[in-house]
Amino acid sequence: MELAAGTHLAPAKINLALHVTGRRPDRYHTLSSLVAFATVGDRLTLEPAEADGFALEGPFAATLRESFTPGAPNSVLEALARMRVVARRHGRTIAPARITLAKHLPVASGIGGGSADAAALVRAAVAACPDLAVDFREAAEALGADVPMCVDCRAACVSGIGKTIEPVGDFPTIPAVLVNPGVPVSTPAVFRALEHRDNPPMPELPTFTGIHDVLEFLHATRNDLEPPAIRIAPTIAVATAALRYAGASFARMSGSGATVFGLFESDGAAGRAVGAIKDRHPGWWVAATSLGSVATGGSA
Ligand SMILES: C[C@](O)(CO)[C@H](O)COP(=O)(O)OP(=O)(O)OC[C@H]1O[C@@H](n2ccc(N)nc2=O)[C@H](O)[C@@H]1O
Ligand SMILES: Nc1ncnc2c1ncn2[C@@H]1O[C@H](COP(=O)(O)OP(=O)(O)OP(=O)(O)O)[C@@H](O)[C@H]1O
Repeated sequence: MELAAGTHLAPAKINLALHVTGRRPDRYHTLSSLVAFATVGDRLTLEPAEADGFALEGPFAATLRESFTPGAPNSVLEALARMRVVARRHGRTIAPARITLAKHLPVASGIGGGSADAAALVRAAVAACPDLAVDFREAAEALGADVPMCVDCRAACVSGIGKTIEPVGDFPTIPAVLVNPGVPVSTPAVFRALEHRDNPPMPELPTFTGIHDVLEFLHATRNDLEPPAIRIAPTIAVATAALRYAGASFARMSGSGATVFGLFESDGAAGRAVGAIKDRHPGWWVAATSLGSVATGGSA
């Protein structure tokens, strides 16, 4: 079988709220999180080929290359290897492919870049072989806590260590701005720096009829990883303040940082904020987007 050819979007994952509720004996933390997906992301292009090939391009290709350590392969190649194991178990073979990853998302930045890329590969396998979807998705769980939610790219309430995912059907599409101040933050380091690991979960989700319900809900929630991340990288607080100063109705860090998101009343207001923040902080990554559920169909 051939992976679904074409260009697949790998949208950024945003934790709108993230409560750390405990720690399991295997030292993984249990979470209660509201996640949404952005219209900005990496792009994974798959083409049939005689032999496997992998190329990196895009604004963060060099940063990603430098971040690789021996024994920790690119998440896309790790995903391909795992999907091949599943296919083989069912007597199928995934044909060689030329893979090009256009890296548009900052690396190690709390918006699930590596997970989104791996998930895009998983979707290509599911599209090529829908009868193996359940097995491909199950194998995706071993690729990282964020990978399963990135396969569907739907706004969701997430619990457990990130793998219990309840889609939020009525989540609105919200104009937003993402800001990364250019400091990579290690997820394990932020979890280690956490002071309280047994916090209450998020309140029950209301019915969302628009951005105002979302704002009201978010004001009653937290990102428990934000204080330890700010201790490691104090610029995160500067980035959040910049979003508020530029008119965001709400601003907070995503995941383990350092990317922060701001929610806006309109696309116009978000676009103006991007200009204002870029003028003051030319070295930062600043992107206008919208948050919600994202359709991820491949294009041939
Ligand atoms: C912080 C979040 O981004 C929130 O969505 C995720 O929970 C992290 O997801 P991820 O980057 O896919 O995480 P993984 O690659 O599975 O784990 C990286 C490291 O983060 C810590 N980790 C991660 C997830 C979790 N629920 N508890 C943890 O303690 C562990 O030290 C783990 O070794
Ligand atoms: N395709 C990939 N894109 C980004 N990072 C990757 C990829 N493959 C492997 N990695 C490694 O994973 C590490 C974490 O990068 P990533 O961008 O996924 O973090 P993140 O945005 O903090 O994710 P999360 O929100 O899931 O914690 C990096 O140090 C990098 O070397």
